[in-house]
Amino acid sequence: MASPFKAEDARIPPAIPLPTPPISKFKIALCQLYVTSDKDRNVAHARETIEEAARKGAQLILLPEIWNSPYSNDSFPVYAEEIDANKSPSTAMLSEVSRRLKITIIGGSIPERSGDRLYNTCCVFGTDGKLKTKHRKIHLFDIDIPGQMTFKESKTLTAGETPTIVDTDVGRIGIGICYDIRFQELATIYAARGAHLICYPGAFNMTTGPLHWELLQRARAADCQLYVATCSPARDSNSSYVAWGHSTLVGPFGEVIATTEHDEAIVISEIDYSLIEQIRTFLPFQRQRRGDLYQLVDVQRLNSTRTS
Ligand SMILES: NC(=O)CC(=O)C(=O)O
Repeated sequence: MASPFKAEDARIPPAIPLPTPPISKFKIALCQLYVTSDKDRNVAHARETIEEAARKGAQLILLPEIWNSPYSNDSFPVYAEEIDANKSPSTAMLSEVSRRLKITIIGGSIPERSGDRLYNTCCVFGTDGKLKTKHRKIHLFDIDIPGQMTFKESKTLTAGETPTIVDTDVGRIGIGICYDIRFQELATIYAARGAHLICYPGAFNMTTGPLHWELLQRARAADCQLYVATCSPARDSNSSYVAWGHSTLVGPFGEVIATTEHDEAIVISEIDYSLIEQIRTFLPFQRQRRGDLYQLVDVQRLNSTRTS
């Protein structure tokens, strides 16, 4: 039977052309922070580190997943903050520092309380200090590798319901949190919506980190031909959840541009969005998909075009 789809219908709705970013070259800082059980200390330390990164010329700052609290189901309810109700000391700090230093901050993630629910939430601040958007981790980290790594975020957290892509002074950025990186459909949808960069605050661990952390970042970047940036907490071997570290920037050819080991570090590196167009011209597979054989549907965009 003939396929009802044409080859060019690779995605429904079709891909948006890459938008022209406000600037195409700038410095990003990945702040791999050491996280303690003292929230005030974590917030003050994040502020100092952001200030240092900005002094070194970074215009975009990425923080780690769960940087104001230990990464544990026992801690999430205790450290959670109400973001929408303006009762969040962590995001108040991010708002103040982004406005004062005129930088864009992808604020890693913190446990968010909303009514009787908790989320793992990333807040994005623009150069005016305003909260531009927030992303609630869509795919919760529920795994069980016997004797090695068992974690069940769904014990305390609720999954987010929407992919998040945002226009900033440093380009169009898609957001995912940690386990979200394992779902290539999300990254592909961000690429189809014109993202230049996908930021994944993440805390992989000593079991999955060595095998998958870099592999997945490079795969997302090479599949989508865009930049991928990750930021992990620094490793604390005494913690109940030991993070892998290795915050990394990957370019649109799938190449590691900058990385670090597991200690505290600020990884500063240049992003040049003109490379995206160049790579897509050299290797034009974005335009060679066989939409007559397979499809990826962006449900959110499809619904919004149907209702508008
Ligand atoms: N912590 C996570 O959300 C994900 C992770 O560690 C993994 O996928 O591995």
